[in-house]
Amino acid sequence: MTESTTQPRSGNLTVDELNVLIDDGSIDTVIIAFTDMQGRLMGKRASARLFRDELAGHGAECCNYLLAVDVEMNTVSGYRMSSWEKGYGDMAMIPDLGTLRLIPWLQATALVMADLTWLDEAPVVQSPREILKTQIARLAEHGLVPFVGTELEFIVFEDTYREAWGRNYSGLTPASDYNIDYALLASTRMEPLLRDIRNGMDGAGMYCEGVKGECNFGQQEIAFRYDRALATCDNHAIYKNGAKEIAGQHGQSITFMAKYNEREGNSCHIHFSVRSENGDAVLADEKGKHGFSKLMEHFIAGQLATLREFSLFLAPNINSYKRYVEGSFAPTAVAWGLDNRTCALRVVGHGLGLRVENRVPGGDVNQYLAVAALIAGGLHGIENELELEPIFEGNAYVSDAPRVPASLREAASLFAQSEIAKSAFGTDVVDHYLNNARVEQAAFDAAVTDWERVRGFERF
Ligand SMILES: NC(=O)CC[C@H](N)C(=O)O
Repeated sequence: MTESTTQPRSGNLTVDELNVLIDDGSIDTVIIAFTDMQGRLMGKRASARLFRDELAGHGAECCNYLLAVDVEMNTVSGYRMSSWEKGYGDMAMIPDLGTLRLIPWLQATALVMADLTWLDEAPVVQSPREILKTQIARLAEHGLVPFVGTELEFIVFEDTYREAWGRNYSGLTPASDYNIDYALLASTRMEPLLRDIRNGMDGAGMYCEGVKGECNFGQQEIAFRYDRALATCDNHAIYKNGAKEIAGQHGQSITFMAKYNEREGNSCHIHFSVRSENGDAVLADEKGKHGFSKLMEHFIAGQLATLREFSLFLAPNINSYKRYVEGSFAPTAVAWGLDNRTCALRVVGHGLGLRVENRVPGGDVNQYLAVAALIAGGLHGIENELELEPIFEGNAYVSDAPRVPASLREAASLFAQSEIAKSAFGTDVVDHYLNNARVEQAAFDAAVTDWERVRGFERF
């Protein structure tokens, strides 16, 4: 662990550096981006000159329905902030210039992340980035700064995205034919793609640590160094989008869906710690039980206490809940342990690096919402000085610990009843994301799936 994570790195651009690149013709396009409810990068490409002359200061407009459509961009009812009745007007994307960076895998392109505001400059409170910033500000009132690392897994296929779509995603060819956990030989086959992703992200300002094979066929995980929570979440969005773009350039496709098939799913473990404003370790205490400070005990206890009711922010889709299978390395038990991969919360590290790995999120998570939930959960524990339950030792899959919710329906119902969610996030946010869950659940309930046809076409 080094302090370098908070320093600007290669690929990060200052406005002055961007100006030089615009003048010498190396940058002609700037992407202004934000993430929608699904965690997808949305936004506009602007001419670099217009960005410099106008948009960098004033921002650009986009339709406010981008925070109120379903996955397929259908307009759906039930959102207070955006509807046909309200005329689906604009909101503003205000660039956060500290996030400006080169995008080396796209020609002559830079990217900046934006905050969403209404045209009167009030923040759009339902925006995932805003939700996270609000929780970071709450934590700052306690003199604490959150640090986060997200570990996305994905599966590589030989088919292009358009071929995969054309085949209804059936009969695709994964990039390996067997379990490739830590396997170097089989992963070499994917290395041209993986190397371009790693080097591309490095050039976009991320500290890429490495890549390893995972258990499913064609499954990989690229690791990035932890950073301040907001920086990690921005990087996560850019990486996910960029990795798909680079896969497209290789004539391949990758998926981050939580459970692509009945084998191992794609996780997005979130490593989470806090430090004091001066950068000191506050979670570790050599004299405390397990080497934990009281703050660490409250922090874990709060996350355990809220894990079930905040699951909607950790596992936002129907498919997310298919991952929680006994013996799959995806958690089913709401328990904590020291370096115990059967528990939802796995505590690892020492000193400044002492942290909680939350193993619940899948690759489909909206990282801003998940990290907001982890902060809100930790704060619940700190503010109420919650006692930490005893460590879990052994196989938590077969324990009687409370269970991770089994379905989106259960998670939405727990979230709806959560007083802690209402006071931490506010009813505008809670109602908004409950409506998203309702829309997704209704779409699934209305769908007739291939499983039902295989099950019943002849045999029923
Ligand atoms: N590296 C691992 O622990 C595997 C995690 C597993 N793929 C999951 O979905 O949770």
